[in-house]
Amino acid sequence: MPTLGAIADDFTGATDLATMLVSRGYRTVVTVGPDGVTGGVTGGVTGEGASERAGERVGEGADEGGRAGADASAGGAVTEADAVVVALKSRTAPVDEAVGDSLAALRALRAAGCERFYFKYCSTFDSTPRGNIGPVTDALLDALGERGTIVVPSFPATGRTVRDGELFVHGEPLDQSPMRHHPLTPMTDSHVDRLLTPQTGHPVRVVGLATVRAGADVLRQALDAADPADALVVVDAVTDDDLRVISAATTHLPLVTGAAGLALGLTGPHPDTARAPSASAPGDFGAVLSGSASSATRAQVAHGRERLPHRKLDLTALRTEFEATLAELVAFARDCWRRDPALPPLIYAVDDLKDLEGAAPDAAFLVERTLAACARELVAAGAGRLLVAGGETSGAVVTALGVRTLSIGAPIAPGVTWARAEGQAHGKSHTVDVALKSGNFGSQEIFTEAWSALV
Ligand SMILES: Nc1ncnc2c1ncn2[C@@H]1O[C@H](COP(=O)(O)OP(=O)(O)OP(=O)(O)O)[C@@H](O)[C@H]1O
Ligand SMILES: O=C(O)[C@@H](O)C(=O)CO
Repeated sequence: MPTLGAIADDFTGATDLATMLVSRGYRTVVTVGPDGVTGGVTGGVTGEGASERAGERVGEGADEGGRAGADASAGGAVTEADAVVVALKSRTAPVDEAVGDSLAALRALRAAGCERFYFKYCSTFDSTPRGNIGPVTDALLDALGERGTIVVPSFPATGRTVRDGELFVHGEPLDQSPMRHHPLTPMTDSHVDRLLTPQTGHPVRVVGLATVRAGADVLRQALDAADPADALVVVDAVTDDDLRVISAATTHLPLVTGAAGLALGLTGPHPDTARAPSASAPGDFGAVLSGSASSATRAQVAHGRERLPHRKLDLTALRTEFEATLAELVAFARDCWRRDPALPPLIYAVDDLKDLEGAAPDAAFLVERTLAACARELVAAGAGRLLVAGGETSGAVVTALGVRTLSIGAPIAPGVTWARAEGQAHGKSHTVDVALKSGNFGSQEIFTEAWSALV
């Protein structure tokens, strides 16, 4: 039975945390939304007990109702797991919706037996003055009858560190990093306490590195003595060891909040857990779908464009003739597979920040809708592996594919992993490998090199 329950505010964040939990010895299930935890349609266990390699594609092995055979064991998967991560698409949702979805996830996790909870948000604290990190944290604390908790976005493996409450991205203050240009959550301050204060009803405090470096006991005393006691405490962390100390000092807290780095200090009961096997085989068709405008993704798109067949989304054509333009994109991908199955086509939205200038109000939605529909059509056409760039984009794709569960497989880069996705589209079940890449994660070569991790 799971004891640790996590609520992730986007899909790439959920797989990021799940990857870390598996590496820390937790058999982990990622479910798409809260229904996956308690309903009949729920997750596949990563690691030990994961089902055998699933070779089915769309239609194969599905019954009339299109339900995957995996469903039969799905309820068991949650009960056999040590940790469950509920993937939400709440980062940029209206505040009420984000809070409602997060509370529904908490209820489902408690019903599944979880006793400790982890609210996972972005390591670059992606949010606006209205939320959603503050309102969701407040609501989770209320529901748990708790007064305060910690706030730890630091994730040194991906270059995110916090010192004196200030968040740095590869050494640059957050507000001077490319995050200041984010299309949905532009980050124009780098102090986590200042970012959080307008979002929460709790006072916000910072505990500095000196206290963390004094060790877990001292840190715990500092947290216990927090004044006021209902504070949200931003805790500095610059190294993995700092994160381990924070974890050790907060084992008593029913709720912790942070990026995936904080899970580094957790120790699960199955240290030798195996990764889930992949769904696809070498040579199966793949594609890269990128809706991200992040600087790392733009460099990856530039690299991919030199080496992969590619198409940039034409928003004007999509707005006026959606179906025909979509069909043309799918035909392009199929043609690429015919020419060279080893080269996954790259379909992308942004290669230059100018693409975002003066964007029409519907542009973000149109991009997500198009890439989601592409994913559905490509899987129906035989794609066995998809690399998706961008958290919002990943949420749209996973939803369109009817994915219910993600079983974590081979890691690609810190925070990025292949995962076996079980779902259904066009009324047929399918199992495909997906990698949900956070906008700013991954090396420049990831679009061309991620595939070699799938064996
Ligand atoms: N040309 C465009 N004009 C306006 N919005 C766009 C354009 N291209 C992409 N977008 C939108 O930008 C958003 C990018 O967010 P997404 O979460 O997918 O990527 P990201 O922010 O780089 O990733 P992460 O959240 O993992 O950091 C999406 O909603 C996408 O639809
Ligand atoms: O923490 C991160 O940076 C990522 O897991 C993320 O949240 C992706 O959107």
